[in-house]
Amino acid sequence: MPLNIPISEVLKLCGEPAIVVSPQLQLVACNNAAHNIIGIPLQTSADQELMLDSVLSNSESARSAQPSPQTQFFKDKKPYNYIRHQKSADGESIVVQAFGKPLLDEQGQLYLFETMRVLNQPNSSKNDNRKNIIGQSEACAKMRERIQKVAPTKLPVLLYGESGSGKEMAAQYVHQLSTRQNKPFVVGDCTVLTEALFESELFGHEKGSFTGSVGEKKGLIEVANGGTLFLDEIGELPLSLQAKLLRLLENFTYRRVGGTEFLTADVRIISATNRDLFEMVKQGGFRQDLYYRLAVFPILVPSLSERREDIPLLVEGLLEQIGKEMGRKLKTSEDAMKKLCSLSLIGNVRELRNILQYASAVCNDDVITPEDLMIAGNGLYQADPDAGLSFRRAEPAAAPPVSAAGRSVLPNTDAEFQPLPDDIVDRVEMQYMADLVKRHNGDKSKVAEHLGISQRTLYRRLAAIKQNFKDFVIDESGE
Ligand SMILES: Nc1ncnc2c1ncn2[C@@H]1O[C@H](COP(=O)(O)OP(=O)(O)OP(=O)(O)O)[C@@H](O)[C@H]1O
Repeated sequence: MPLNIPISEVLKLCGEPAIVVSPQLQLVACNNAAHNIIGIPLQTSADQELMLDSVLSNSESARSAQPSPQTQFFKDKKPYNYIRHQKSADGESIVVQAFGKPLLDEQGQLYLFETMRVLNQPNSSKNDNRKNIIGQSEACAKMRERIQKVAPTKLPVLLYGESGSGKEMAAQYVHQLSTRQNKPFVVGDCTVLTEALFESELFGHEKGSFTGSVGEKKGLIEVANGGTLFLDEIGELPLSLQAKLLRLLENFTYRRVGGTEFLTADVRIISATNRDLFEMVKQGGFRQDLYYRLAVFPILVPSLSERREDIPLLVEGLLEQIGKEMGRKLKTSEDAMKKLCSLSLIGNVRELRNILQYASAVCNDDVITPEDLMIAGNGLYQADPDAGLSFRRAEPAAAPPVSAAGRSVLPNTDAEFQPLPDDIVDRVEMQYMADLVKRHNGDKSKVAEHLGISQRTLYRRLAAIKQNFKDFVIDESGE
């Protein structure tokens, strides 16, 4: 049985604007980023009945006669990715790309978890969600130099590097330094775009062009018009779709699905991969002609292990960003910084950010101490018993890693479901368990009762936490 983890905790740890919506299309919760940037009202107890429609009242989809993507989601339970125009917290017109995914609560009740990204950059400083590339190492300087060189041109760029190393961030930097900076930056994730839907997602479709296509729809290319289209995980694009993308890159004209008219695409294509595309070409998994079109200007995004000297700057910079989202001034103690710098391999910047995000949620007085750092691991990090404070990344497991304490978010029972990152879920669960043990003065029978699980299950889960998070101490002596 999944644990009772408050959804608000999951939201707090999500850096992007995010909301949770019930099957009745009521707004259940939102995080600070959604409030500050998009203007989603923060929940108060009197707002129990706040309907999504009223929250998005000024968006296109709310006014349209078609079922909204959110309504559709509760019918087919499929993740979605669409673009809507709405007003920001400051009343400015913004273009928002929304990503919907399933989320289950402790009773197995389905909710919608929607994250949002602002595609245009209105003038307001509040809406300025640009982030700077942090780092002064040689590897980072080399990347920055290549980005600065290529940005003013219209050349396609291929960013390659490990997962979480900062490829999307580098793509945004190219966009910001280009003459297209005030036009949209649109993300197409090739792992989310299914083969059947890819063509209509990318090129759009005319009304009634295929079963289920109710109205006409703009594709990502049209939305990105004048700006940049970032195709993430390009190595995952099936061969049949590679041919369609090649056509676009060759003549920059395309037709909507079901359309007769040729439209011109004024987009700059940036693609990214964590796979060896050239090797894929040799193995026949990626088209050579497409590879050469995309990789006109390849840029390596270095992994954190190649720029360890950047860790202190990254820690400070990331904490400043996290603190801004929460309205706090966060810092690390000297010992905590030492601990972070002494890790021999720490995954990539995403993992470092996750560690700090978690630490900021549990630390006292805005100062992160070594005890707040959850580093050992659950499939993302593994303690290296021979190396003291040194950790290495786990090899991808054949089966999904077993979480420390069950699962509050259970999308993995259905192949269509996209889970939240495991490390965030596991850390929230672990901290929640520890807080409960402390709150009940170590009385396990009360904790088990609170969670609605047997004491045997509780003992098993606590043992799993001890096993998976070796650094983490559960205080059983009470408050
Ligand atoms: N140099 C950097 N300075 C500041 N933040 C960074 C840097 N590099 C990465 N980040 C942060 O790390 C996180 C992961 O970065 P990003 O999503 O760009 O990685 P990615 O390589 O595109 O990942 P994936 O391969 O999974 O798509 C983001 O929160 C990003 O803001």
